[in-house]
Amino acid sequence: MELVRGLHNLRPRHRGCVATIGNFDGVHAGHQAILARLRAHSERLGLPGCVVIFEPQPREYFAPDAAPPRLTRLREKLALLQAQGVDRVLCLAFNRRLRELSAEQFVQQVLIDGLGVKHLEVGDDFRFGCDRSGDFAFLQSSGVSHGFTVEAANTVAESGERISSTRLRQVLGEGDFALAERLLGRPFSISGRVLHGQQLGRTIGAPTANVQLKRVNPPLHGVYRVSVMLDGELRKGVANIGKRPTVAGDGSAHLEVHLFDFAGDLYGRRLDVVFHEKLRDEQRFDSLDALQAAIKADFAAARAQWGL
Ligand SMILES: Cc1cc2nc3c(=O)[nH]c(=O)nc-3n(C[C@H](O)[C@H](O)[C@H](O)COP(=O)(O)O)c2cc1C
Ligand SMILES: Nc1ncnc2c1ncn2[C@@H]1O[C@H](COP(=O)(O)OP(=O)(O)OP(=O)(O)O)[C@@H](O)[C@H]1O
Repeated sequence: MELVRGLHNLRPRHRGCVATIGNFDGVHAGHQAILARLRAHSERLGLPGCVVIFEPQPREYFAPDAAPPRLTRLREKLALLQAQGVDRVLCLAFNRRLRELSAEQFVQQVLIDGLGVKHLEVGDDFRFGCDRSGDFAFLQSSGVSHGFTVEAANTVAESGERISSTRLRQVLGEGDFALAERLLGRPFSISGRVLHGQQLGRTIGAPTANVQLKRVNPPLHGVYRVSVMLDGELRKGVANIGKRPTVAGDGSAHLEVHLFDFAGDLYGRRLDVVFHEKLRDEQRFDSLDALQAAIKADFAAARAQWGL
């Protein structure tokens, strides 16, 4: 899969493709249905399938502090899109210039001049352009004049409710990991590289791997029962996602994972942490002793659930 960052990096050889546009945060089952349609049209026309995404996502640009948490950081999203058979991703910086493009300008500059789109696949509720003025009807009439076809994919629902990134954030917030798995078509996980921590964990009997979140607001907070595949073996453990109020952290959220019965070195490795169950909220304890006792109880609860 090829990643093109910004319109200015598109070359003449990139012209001629089938495309879809959106945030694709989480690459959930609704997105996967759109991507399956994209693949079908790509094969039919013998053209590469291209996904246009934005970084930051529009709501993160408009309201950085009020934006919803991310289900997938860019790297995770790209890996999932690749696994869905996407040939190319055009990642556009969402900035003032982009937000001010009218729907017509967006079609002309991105879809026609940039990508030479022959077929566009969108969800039935898709809107774009300055003030979200572009919609499916607008795209269809643009298609007629510019020579591309447009298809609105049917809504994918679960239990009668549309699958969306917003719904997934709610479901994860409620700790319903079984439902999250149905909406995602895979278990929910967060992946990242293991960084060096403050080495305090081992002194309180809880050595942890610190998974880098790159200051992105995660959709989960608290203590969870988790698992990680390591060198072909399923390792079971617990994780804390939070700001570690007891030890006065750096103000940003951390993901720390303790794997049971494991003593290997994980520094620098990339872990994909799968979440199974919420055990409790993160708390501010009055002492390290109290924190240590709580973590010990978390370990016992998780071990019991895992049957260890
Ligand atoms: C299972 C588990 C539960 C945790 N719960 C809390 C908590 O409720 N409150 C808190 O401030 N920190 C909590 N922590 C984070 C610890 O403060 C942190 O792991 C410890 O400070 C070690 O940090 P270090 O690995 O950077 O040295 C928890 C960690 C684990 C592994
Ligand atoms: N359940 C679904 N069924 C069909 N199409 C969908 C579904 N969810 C999203 N899409 C389509 O996939 C594309 C990308 O969607 P996008 O990530 O922007 O929205 P979303 O998943 O609904 O998230 P949000 O909850 O933030 O609105 C859009 O064309 C959208 O209409």
